[in-house]
Amino acid sequence: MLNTAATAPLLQVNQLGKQLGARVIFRSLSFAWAQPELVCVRAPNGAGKTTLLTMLAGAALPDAGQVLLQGLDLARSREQAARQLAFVPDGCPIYPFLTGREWLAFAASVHGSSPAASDDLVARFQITPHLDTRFGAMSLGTARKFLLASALASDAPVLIMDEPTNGLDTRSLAVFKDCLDQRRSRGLVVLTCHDTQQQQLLGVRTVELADLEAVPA
Ligand SMILES: Nc1ncnc2c1ncn2[C@@H]1O[C@H](COP(=O)(O)OP(=O)(O)OP(=O)(O)O)[C@@H](O)[C@H]1O
Repeated sequence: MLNTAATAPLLQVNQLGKQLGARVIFRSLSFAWAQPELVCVRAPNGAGKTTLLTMLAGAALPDAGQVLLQGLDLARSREQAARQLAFVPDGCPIYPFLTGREWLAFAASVHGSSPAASDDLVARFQITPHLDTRFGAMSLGTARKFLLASALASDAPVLIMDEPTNGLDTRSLAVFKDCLDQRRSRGLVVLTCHDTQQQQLLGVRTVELADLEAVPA
């Protein structure tokens, strides 16, 4: 989990640049989140939240700049840095032939999660009956619960979650909130969520993407 001896910020971004097609999404984005907390990045549709979170998680490369996790450069020390984080991407970009059980085993092998933590979340999200269902045959809501369970079971100090509450039923939302409450003093959680009521319910600190972009690089 959190390396309390480490002095480097949990997550730091230096002069990040990204262009998609003809559009410059980020010119030179720099910021740091040093302490354990829950942060919700807010911006209008199409502003670049998914693009940012994908780069923070190392799932997409920036055109310029660095992402550092506890001082580890995500591009240069890729494996070591990537083990510092768990990522719930938008949608469900998982091989359709994998079962829920196979996905959880893979995620646990990356993060060294305890089987007990994973089993507990599977039970609480009520996805036990789907453990041997392939992702291609799951509803999106069920598939998302497997992604949430694998990330929340991990001991990674940084969690990055794109729209984690999308499609969650009321009971699962309560489980998710409970999990975040347990993590808020132990690590950094960066998420997006369009619903202001859910932002309040989860008790996140909201950060406007436009304000991050306004910080001089
Ligand atoms: N492959 C691509 N080529 C060109 N433009 C792209 C490409 N992928 C995304 N974009 C554009 O990049 C911008 C940022 O997209 P992104 O998905 O990061 O926004 P977002 O803030 O997450 O939006 P939403 O709130 O709708 O999820 C959008 O304007 C989108 O149209």
